[in-house]
Amino acid sequence: MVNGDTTTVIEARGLRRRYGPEGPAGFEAVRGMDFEVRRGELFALLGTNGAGKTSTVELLEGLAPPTGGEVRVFGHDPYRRRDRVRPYIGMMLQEGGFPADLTVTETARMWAGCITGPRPVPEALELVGLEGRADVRVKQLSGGERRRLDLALALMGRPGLLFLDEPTTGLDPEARQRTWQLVSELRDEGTTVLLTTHYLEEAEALADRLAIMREGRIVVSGTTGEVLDAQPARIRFTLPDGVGPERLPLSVPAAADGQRVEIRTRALQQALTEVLLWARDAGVELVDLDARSASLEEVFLEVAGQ
Ligand SMILES: Nc1ncnc2c1ncn2[C@@H]1O[C@H](COP(=O)(O)OP(=O)(O)OP(=O)(O)O)[C@@H](O)[C@H]1O
Repeated sequence: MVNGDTTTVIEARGLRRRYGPEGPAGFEAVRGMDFEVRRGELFALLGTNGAGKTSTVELLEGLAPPTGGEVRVFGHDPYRRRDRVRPYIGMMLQEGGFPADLTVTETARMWAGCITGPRPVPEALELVGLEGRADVRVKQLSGGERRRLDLALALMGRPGLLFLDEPTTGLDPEARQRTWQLVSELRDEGTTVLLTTHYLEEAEALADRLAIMREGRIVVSGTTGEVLDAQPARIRFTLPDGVGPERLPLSVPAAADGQRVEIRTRALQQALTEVLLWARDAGVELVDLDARSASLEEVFLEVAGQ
């Protein structure tokens, strides 16, 4: 473990979490996770339902002890040394669970009362666009507004490390964009963020680094660029009638379904150049030409559901 290393905010080594007893009566949701999150970066944890994201995040937040391995947050065990870690983290859980009869302002004030040096309540509500709903009871908020209140409370203590567990679930597209903007700004100001999400475009838009989990383990990780580069790019087009796929240059291995051709390549620029030069020299017009790098969604489908 790197202790006192100020550039590493979260460090997990061989992290495990079992629910219930050893053996078939229990279930190991986290099965040896190794990763670190550096100061000021946004790290996204992705995975299908039940992959173990929330189980992992709860260990990082100090809500439960690991059954194996170690985790350090700001150099401390977040479960045993909660006192050293809690003041510096903000948590947005999947279910906030606040008293439904209090108003938004009352809830925020109650929360602020538990924090040293909190943001002023109006400032926290304005950050998430809830200033117009300050006197509304929590039970009258929409699902998306409740998520935004959860976020306002997580930000109340100006945390150096922010845990966002599916922060935009239930938000309409405008509120989602606004949340992305806010999260980007917080990161730009130096806040370290650990995000779990089901929205791959959210991870693509926000994450500096990401990890995809499957059955309690990390199966792919790296910067968004590294993860995308590991997957082949794709070129697609349709050949005109009378021009068979066998006439394509042999240097680009292509799969054809009738006149429709698909080329998968790790050297997109080179393959595309060859195809275009061939088409020009042969006087062939490629219909519906489409060339693109792999998307995070393709990588996810490839590795998460195996
Ligand atoms: N308290 C518990 N007791 C037993 N099993 C549990 C408990 N909590 C979670 N699990 C199991 O652990 C596995 C991982 O759950 P977890 O909630 O961490 O997944 P997740 O990746 O966050 O999923 P989602 O995307 O649906 O939120 C699931 O199979 C779940 O059923």
